[in-house]
Amino acid sequence: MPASPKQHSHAPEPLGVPTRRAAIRLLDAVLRRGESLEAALPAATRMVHGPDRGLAHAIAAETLRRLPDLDALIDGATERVLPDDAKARTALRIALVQALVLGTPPHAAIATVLPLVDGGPRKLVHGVFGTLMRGGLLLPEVPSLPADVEARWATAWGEEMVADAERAIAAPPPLDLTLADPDVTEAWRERLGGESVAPGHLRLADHAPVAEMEGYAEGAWWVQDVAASIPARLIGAGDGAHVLDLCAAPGGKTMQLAAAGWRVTAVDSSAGRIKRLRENLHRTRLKAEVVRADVLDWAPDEPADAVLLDAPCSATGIFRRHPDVLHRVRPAVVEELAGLQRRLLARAADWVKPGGTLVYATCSLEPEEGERQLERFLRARSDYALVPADPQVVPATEGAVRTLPGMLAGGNDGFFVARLVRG
Ligand SMILES: C[S@@+](CC[C@H](N)C(=O)[O-])C[C@H]1O[C@@H](n2cnc3c(N)ncnc32)[C@H](O)[C@@H]1O
Repeated sequence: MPASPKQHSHAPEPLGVPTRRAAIRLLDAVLRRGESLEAALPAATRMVHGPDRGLAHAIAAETLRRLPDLDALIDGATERVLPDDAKARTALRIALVQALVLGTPPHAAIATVLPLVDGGPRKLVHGVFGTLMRGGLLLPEVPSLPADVEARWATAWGEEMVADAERAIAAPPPLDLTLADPDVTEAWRERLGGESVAPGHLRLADHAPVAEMEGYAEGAWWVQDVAASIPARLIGAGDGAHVLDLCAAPGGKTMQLAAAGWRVTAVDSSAGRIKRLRENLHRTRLKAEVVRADVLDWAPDEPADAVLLDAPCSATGIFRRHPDVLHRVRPAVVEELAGLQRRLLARAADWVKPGGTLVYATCSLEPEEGERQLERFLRARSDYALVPADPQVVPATEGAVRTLPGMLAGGNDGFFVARLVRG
C-alpha cells in the first residue's frame, strides 16, 4: 500500500516525507511480495538520495527487527485489531520505530508519517501514536521473534537458542574481519583494536565506516562473520592445488582460499555479485579465475582437489544484519531452496578427485538446508565420508559444524558446514 502523492498536486511535500514513503515501499516489498530488503532497495528508494536513502533503509530494517513488539503496542492501543496490511498499521509501525528506537523526536516522527495516510485513517494514526507516547510505553529490552519463526526454531534447536536469537536482534552485531595474512593477526589487533578468536580473525565493537578503516584500501582484510569463515578454514592450505569455489560471489571465501595458497576457480551466476567479487579481488590483490555461470549448466574441464559449495539458501542464519528473512522465509521457500541445494550438491560431488575434499555450507538455521541435506547426501553417496572439523577451527565438533546465534559472546551468524572426503 505505498501511499503516493496526490495526482496533479504540485505542492512541495513536507521535508522528510519522501524518505518515509521509501521506507513504506521497502516494508511492502518484504512483507507483501517476499523480496529481500537488499533487492528492494534500488527501486524503493529511487526518489531519495544521499543520507536519506540510508535513513529509509534504517527505518525499514528497524521496523522488521521489532515488528512483533511494535504490533503488540499498536494492538494494545486500538479498539479493533487493524489488519496486517492496513495503511494505519504501517504508518504507526514506522512512526513508533522512529520515536522509540531511532531517537527521532515524536513530533517529527508523526509529522512525517501523517501525510502518507492523507485521505485515510489520519485521525486514528494520530490518536494511537499520541496515546502511546503519553503513556510512556516502551518496547521490551529483549525483542520478540515472529511467532512462526519462534516455533520453528524452538522445535529445531530448543528454547535457549530462541532466547539467544532474540537477544541478538536487540543490538547491531559487531564487525568481524578476516585478515589476508593470519600470521599478522596480533599486529592488526593492536592497530584496529578489538579481539580475536582465531588466527586471521578480528572482532570490533566500535569502528569507523569500513571503507575509511586502516587496511581496507590496501586489501589487508575484508568483512566476514567469523562463522562464515569456517567453510574455507576447513579446506585448509592449498599449496597451489585447485579448488572450485561454487556460488562464490561476492567472494569472501574465494579470498580466503586464494590467500591460503589455492588456485581458485570461482563460479557464480549473478552478474552484479560477480562484479563485487572482481572488485574484492582487485582490492585485496588476490587471484582467482572468475566464471559467470549457472552451476546447474556449467561443468569444469576436470575434477578438482577440493570443491566448496556455499549454496544459495534462505539466509535465516544472517537475520541480525538482514532482519527481512524473519518475515519472508516460509516453509515453502525453504523447501524450494532445499531442492536447489540438493541438485547443486549432486553436481559438485562429481567434480571432486578421489581423495579430495568437498565442503557444503549454508548460512541457514533451517535443518532442511543443513543436517537433513547432509543425511540425504550420505545415503546417496557411499563414496563420501564426513570428516569432523579440526579442533583448532571449531572445538568439540563430532560431525558437521552447526553454529547457532549465541555460540560466541557478541553473537555470530547461523551456519551449517559439512566437510566430506571422497573415497
Ligand atoms: C551464499 S551466497 C555466496 C556467498 C559467497 N560464497 C561468499 O562467501 O562471499 C550464494 C551465491 O550463489 C549464487 N547462485 C545461486 N544460484 C546459483 C547457480 N545456480 N549457479 C551459480 N551460482 C548461483 C548467488 O548469486 C549467490 O552469489
